[in-house]
Amino acid sequence: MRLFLSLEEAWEEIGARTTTLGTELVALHDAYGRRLASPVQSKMAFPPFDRSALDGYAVLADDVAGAAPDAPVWLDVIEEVGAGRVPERVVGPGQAVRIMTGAPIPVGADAVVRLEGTERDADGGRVKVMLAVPRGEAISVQGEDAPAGTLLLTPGVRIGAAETAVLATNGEGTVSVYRRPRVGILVSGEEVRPLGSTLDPGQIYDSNGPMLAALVRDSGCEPVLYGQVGDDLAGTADTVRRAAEECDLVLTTGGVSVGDYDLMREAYVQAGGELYFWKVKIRPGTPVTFAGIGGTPMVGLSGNPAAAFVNYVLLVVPLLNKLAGDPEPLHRPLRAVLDSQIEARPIGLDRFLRAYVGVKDGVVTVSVPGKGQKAGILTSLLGVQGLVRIPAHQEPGQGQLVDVYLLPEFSR
Ligand SMILES: Nc1nc2c(c(=O)[nH]1)N[C@H]1C(S)=C(S)[C@@H](COP(=O)(O)OP(=O)(O)OC[C@H]3O[C@@H](n4cnc5c(N)ncnc54)[C@H](O)[C@@H]3O)O[C@H]1N2
Ligand code: MOO
Repeated sequence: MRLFLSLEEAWEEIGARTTTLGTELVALHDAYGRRLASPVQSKMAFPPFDRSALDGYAVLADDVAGAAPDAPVWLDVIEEVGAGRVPERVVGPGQAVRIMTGAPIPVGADAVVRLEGTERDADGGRVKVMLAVPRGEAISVQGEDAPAGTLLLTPGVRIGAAETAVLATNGEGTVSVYRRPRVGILVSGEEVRPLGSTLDPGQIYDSNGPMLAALVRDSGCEPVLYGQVGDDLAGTADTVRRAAEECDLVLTTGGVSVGDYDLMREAYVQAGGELYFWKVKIRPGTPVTFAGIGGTPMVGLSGNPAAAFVNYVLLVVPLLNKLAGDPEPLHRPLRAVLDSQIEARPIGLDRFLRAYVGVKDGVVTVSVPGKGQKAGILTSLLGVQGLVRIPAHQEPGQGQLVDVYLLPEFSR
């Protein structure tokens, strides 16, 4: 087991020990938020045919070259084409086809005059054009969006609204995506009680379990709750083993420090696991532990709620990204101008402060809540968007550029 790694070393270890999950086929309407597993090429041109971008008349641009309100040009209307129909006639000199937005351009026509620049005569046989248009006017050319055979989407892309529209345009009713990681969550501590129980003196409600379930959802993954274990090593090991069998990743909280009852690492080993590292040079969340059982990674997060939150954002997010098929699983922190005075207290560990991200005079800024940053303080997490990194032995002043790690809710 490696001890006391830098955050970068921890990321490397996690990356090297984590393999991307398998794939499955899902209906496009169930694919939102999933990561694409295969490249997608356009099977046809987008759009598939030259089509009108306006309601109006398909004409020959040369015919209407001099058209104006005081110099109208009269054309014979030979056909009407609605969207979804195919024109049957060829447009020749002196002729026009009434056309709707989205309808195919008839052969012969090379421009569309918008309806507002025309007037139909009483019997509908002719149209008065009062607007000159250049060749190509209001025609969306076949393939102008993407020619057939274009690489539209690459594996690992997260399917959002734009990707869904592109996939649907390509006729993809089902798509191949990476499996959604199932994340087991187990909290420890004799003092921690599930919601609904009556608290005895010295006890508190479990907030880590519900918090992690929400973070897992923010990451687009499926939380699986294993409840709470006490100071019973065998019972904890049993639950850890079961969770590792049933899930793609196991998260535990608490029991990773040096206290007499801090048994999580031992429980991992008893469950058949291998410990990869313990402690990372970050605060809060220093005693975080990384291990694995039979290919299932496990992260032992600090018990302190805000420390567990920071452990999740910094270490679990890239791990989940890798599991879920992200080709670039590591954080890409935002650079922002520090808009707070940071208490100068170099501690030899990189500090991660809960922070509000905003925009001031067009510049991305980050500021730190006035409330405490201690690992046991929960309410200073409310309303924050990210974590500011204060590197060890540095005291960045107000106005300096700093790295901000966005919460999964804001970085999907
Ligand atoms: N002698 C030392 N003591 C501690 C050290 C150290 O280096 N030497 N490290 C401190 C640091 S840093 C942290 S972080 C904590 C980590 O402790 P554990 O991960 O073992 O967590 P616990 O002791 O079980 O709990 C810590 C704290 O959080 C509360 N807690 C735990 N689980 C929950 C939960 N599910 N919901 C809400 N609150 C929870 C628990 O009651 C404790 O107050 O260790 C320091 N100690
Ligand atoms: O490293 Mo401990 O995280 O929060 O106080």
